[in-house]
Parts: sequence; C-alpha cells; structure tokens
Amino acid sequence: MASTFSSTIPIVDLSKPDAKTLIVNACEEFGFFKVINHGVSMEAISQLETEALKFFSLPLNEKEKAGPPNPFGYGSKSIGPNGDVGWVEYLLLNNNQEHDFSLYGKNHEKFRCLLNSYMSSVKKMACDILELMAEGLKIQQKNVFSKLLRDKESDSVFRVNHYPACPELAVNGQNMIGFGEHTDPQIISLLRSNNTSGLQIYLRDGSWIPVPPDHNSFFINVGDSLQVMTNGRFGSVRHRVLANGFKSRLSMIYFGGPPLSEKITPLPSLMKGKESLYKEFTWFEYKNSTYGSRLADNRLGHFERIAAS
Ligand SMILES: C=C1C[C@]23C[C@H]1CC[C@H]2[C@@]12CCC[C@@](C)(C(=O)O1)[C@H]2[C@@H]3C(=O)O
Ligand SMILES: O=C(O)CCC(=O)C(=O)O
Ligand SMILES: [Fe+2]
Repeated sequence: MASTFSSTIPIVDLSKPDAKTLIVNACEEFGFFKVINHGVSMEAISQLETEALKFFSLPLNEKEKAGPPNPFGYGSKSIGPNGDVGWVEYLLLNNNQEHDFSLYGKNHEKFRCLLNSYMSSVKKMACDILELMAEGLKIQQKNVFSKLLRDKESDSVFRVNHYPACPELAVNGQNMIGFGEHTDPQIISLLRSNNTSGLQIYLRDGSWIPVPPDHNSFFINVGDSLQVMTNGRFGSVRHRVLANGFKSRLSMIYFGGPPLSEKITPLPSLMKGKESLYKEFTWFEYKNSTYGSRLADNRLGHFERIAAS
C-alpha cells in the first residue's frame, strides 16, 4: 500500500538549473529528497563499501576491540547512551579521526584513506547543496550554511551502519526495527546505501513511507539545526530503518554539523519581522541535550519558545 506513495519523494538533479528551487520545495514539504548527478565517484563509493563490509565480517570479539562508541567507535545493537536498541551494528567516526585506526581491521590504512577521500567529496556535496539552498531561499550570503561545515571546528560525524539480514523476519513476516525513528540533530545529513530497502520517512499526514533504495544516489535529510536556522520553514524529517529478512543493508551517512560554539538561531532574513520560534542555544548545548535523550524524543521541543499572546 504505502509504496505507491514513494513516487512522491522529490528527486533533484544537481546538474540542472532548477535544482535550487526543487531543493527548497522538498525541504519545505518533506525535509527530505534524493540527489542524482552528485559527482561522487561510484568507484570510490564501492571501494569504501567493500572495506566496510570486510570490517563487519570480522568476528564480534575483533570488532568489539574498536568499541564501545563513546561516542566514537564500533557499536552493536545498542544506539546512544540511553537504552535504545536496534538490529544494527555500526562504526561512528568523526571527521578529525583522532582515534586509533589500527583497530579497524587488517587493511586499516586503506580503509582510512578511502574514508578520508569519501568524506571530503561528500562534505563538498553537502556544501554545494547548502549553497543552492541559500540561493533558493534568496539569502544574500550564499555561504551562510556551508561556512559552518567548512569551518575547521565543524562538528561533523560519519556513520557506517550494517543491518544484517534477519532470517526470522523472512519466516514470520513481522517488522523489526533496525534503527528506531528519530530526527538528525545536525544541519544536514547525506545518506548513501546499498540496494537493500528499509529506510522510511514520516510524512506530516502521519504515514510512514518506504524510500526505495538506490545505490547510485544520495538521500538528503534536513536536520533539527537547519529547521531552527530557517525558523521552521524547513522541517527536520523523522526517519527509521526496518530490518530486512533476506538481504543485509549497508549505509553510510555524513552528518554535517556546526562548530560547538555556534549559536543556532534563525537567519534574520528569514524572520520577516516574526519572532524566533526557538530559544537561543549553541550547538554545544543542543548536542548535550541530544545525548541525554532517547532516539524517538522530540529533542527540539525543549527549545521551542511558547509565543506570548
Ligand atoms: C540516542 C541517541 C543516539 C544519537 C544521540 C541520541 C539521540 C540522537 C542520535 C543521533 C542520530 C543522528 C546521528 C547521531 C550521531 C547524532 O548526532 O544523533 C546519533 C547519536 C548516536 O548514535 O550516538
Ligand atoms: O542506516 C540508515 O539508512 C539510516 C540510519 C540513520 O538514520 C542514522 O544513522 O541517523
Ligand atoms: Fe538518522
């Protein structure tokens, strides 16, 4: 049933002149869209995917040497510090790579190299998209958003998720949560996965729609911070992943975040005389409150300003 609606997911061709308009419309309506002609080499993507799969195929006790994630490293089943669980194992990495890479398998040098070049291409794409967004929103300063990711203090995160096939599901046809519903707290997330389904987004009409997988494309999420910077004009998208009974899913996500000291506040040009819907806070404060929350919590709720009437 629901899959008939999946054709509604906007597709943005980054090489076309209408990209900025489509991006703004998609962010207003869904907080989510798919990007084609993104310019990241498929070769680089599949090489990284191969290395990641090699890591996940190591025995659990080997992988656990790279964990638990506090907040970076290998994690299995448990997500975040507050009791969330899913049918998933993952690597959480930051873009400064301060941790000991030798824990990431025999070929860790190759893995690190591939990761670094992938992360710089994806970061570049994120900045291009954020600049198109600013243009589409008719903001004078084209780099208002992208400068936050380009900042050397940018608090961006990278995650590789592996959802093993869950054979019991194939037998009894039930649903099982791979990664529970949530919004991403950062500015923007860029997701690329193999061809296994599972990702779903929540529409404002209250329905969950499956996102048909496409290993050649990227999927873009509006994060909570971008919702605030646009004073609610863009909404962060709730999403989740269901485990698959037959095939394993591998996804890689770049979460573009601002420097810790950055004030997350609506851009004056988007306020049009209105008041901010949010209290003032820094990314440091928001991130802290995020790590004190459960996955499904409405984290932005604590920072909403109740309009004085
Ligand atoms: C229960 C959790 C787990 C969190 C923090 C908190 C709420 C939101 C989760 C995420 C979701 C987006 C990526 C991530 C890295 C992030 O910034 O927020 C995740 C983080 C984690 O997996 O550690
Ligand atoms: O693995 C996926 O496809 C999405 C996971 C996700 O939403 C996340 O890691 O924030
Ligand atoms: Fe997410």
